[in-house]
Amino acid sequence: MSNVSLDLDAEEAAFQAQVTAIEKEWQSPRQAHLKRPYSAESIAALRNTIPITYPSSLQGDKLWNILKTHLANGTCEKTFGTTEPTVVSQMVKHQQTVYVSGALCGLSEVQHPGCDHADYPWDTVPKVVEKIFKAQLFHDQRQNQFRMRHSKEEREKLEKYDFMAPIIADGDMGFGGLTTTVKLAKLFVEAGVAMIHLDDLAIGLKKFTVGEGRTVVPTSEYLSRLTAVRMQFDVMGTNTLLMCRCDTDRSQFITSTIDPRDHEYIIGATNDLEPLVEYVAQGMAEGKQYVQARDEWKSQAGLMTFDQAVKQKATEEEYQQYASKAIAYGISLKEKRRIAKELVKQDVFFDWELSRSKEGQYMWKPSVKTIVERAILVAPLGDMTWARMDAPVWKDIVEFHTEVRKVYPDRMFAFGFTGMYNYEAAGFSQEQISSFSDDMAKLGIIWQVQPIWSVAGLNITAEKFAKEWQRDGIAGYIETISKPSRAPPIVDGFHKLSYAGSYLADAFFSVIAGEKIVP
Ligand SMILES: C[C@](O)(C(=O)O)[C@H](CC(=O)O)C(=O)O
Repeated sequence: MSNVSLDLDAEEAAFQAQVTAIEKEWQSPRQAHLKRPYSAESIAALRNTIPITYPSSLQGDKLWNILKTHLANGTCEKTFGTTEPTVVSQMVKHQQTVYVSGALCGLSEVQHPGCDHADYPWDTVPKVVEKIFKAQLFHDQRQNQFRMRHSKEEREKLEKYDFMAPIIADGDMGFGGLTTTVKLAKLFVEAGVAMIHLDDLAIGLKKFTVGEGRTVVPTSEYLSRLTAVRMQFDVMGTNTLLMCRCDTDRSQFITSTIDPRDHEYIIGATNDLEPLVEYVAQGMAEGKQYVQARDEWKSQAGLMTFDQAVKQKATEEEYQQYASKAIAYGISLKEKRRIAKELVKQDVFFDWELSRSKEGQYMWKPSVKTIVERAILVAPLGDMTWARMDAPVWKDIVEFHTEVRKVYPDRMFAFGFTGMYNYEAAGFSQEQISSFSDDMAKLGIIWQVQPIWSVAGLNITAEKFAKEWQRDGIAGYIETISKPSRAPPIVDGFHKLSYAGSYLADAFFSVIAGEKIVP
């Protein structure tokens, strides 16, 4: 019944050796901060029987060292998002890491571009990571070959860059069920990523234009997603990093009420109306717009959390008693109701089913407290934490990071200067904007990213050139592009043979022909 000799002792010994090796890895300084809800035996049983290694692990270690150095120095890495290998070949001269943004991939790397709804095929971002990683390897190889065709003395005058800047990529919400998340993590590792971030958003529910931007999943689902990625990294035996991103900050909905840890923040109606969906359907049948009908209902529903509803009905003393028993992490609505019934004389009407959206989501009250709770809960599964914020509210930023650091003093944090930030509107002075990065670094926010520079940033350059080219033709091109790029320091381009890979191609020919390629 088998095509190999069945040596059960050897099989058992190999398995136990794997288990021991995994346990050792988990205790190493690189992994000691992680806590898994599964055993080394389970991971060993999920591994292949041949050893496979991945550059992703090396890149993960490299990133780890970069980040830890920043953390120790109170400094930060400032990078930006791109999907373009040419851009990467330049940014590595100033950045230590590269970011592959989902929003950018969705706009420029797919056959059907669109707004940042993370609705592109699940393998889109890993494919872009692979493209960039391979381009980095090309530049690394051609630079090495170019240097090695010179003597040791000559090499002193030649440029040398580290093109292998670790790639951090957007894993969005994992793209569906846990098996998809596992496959996504696998593809990212195979592509050469150093770190991915995974968030707690629901798939397919963003509607920015009608003010229904973000929906999160229950805490338990977020935990499972991150565990799925950690498990897959362990199965592959890589030191790839996992960033736990949390989008709960300004979210308006949650998909389910299954997890009591979320109950404190779920909003319901405190007036006994017809359900929102029925009101909206009726309104639309009468010719109203969705937003108008929805907002009419909302203004009549007395929307609030159960704790707020109790506060409204209780005396000050009753509420104090209620709060001391019922407002704590993980107390379910059922328990809250029981406590309210016991302590508050008046009936508290509250129904979170009435306010469910057309798509079935429950309404959510965002707060810094919820992101702190989620971030602390999942921290042991990941290496870094990112509280994604729709607006740069300095008070919230300080509160979030201070609270998490009370529990995890060495935590490393990330921050995205999200596209639409309006710093003036958020009350920032010019001085505060200038010191924003450094101020955040002091809070442990040591990886900072401008994710979407490549849209407006490249558009400015492209539009400027388009206009000049149309106006001045080749004469203008020679003056504004050719001449400056050929004057020292020579700009990377096709005219620079080392950059374009010409020497590398020649070296292939030479080696094939049996010629020497080193002095
Ligand atoms: C980081 C991000 O996920 C991205 O896809 O680049 C976006 C960027 C943005 O909205 O500016 C995000 O922050 O959600």
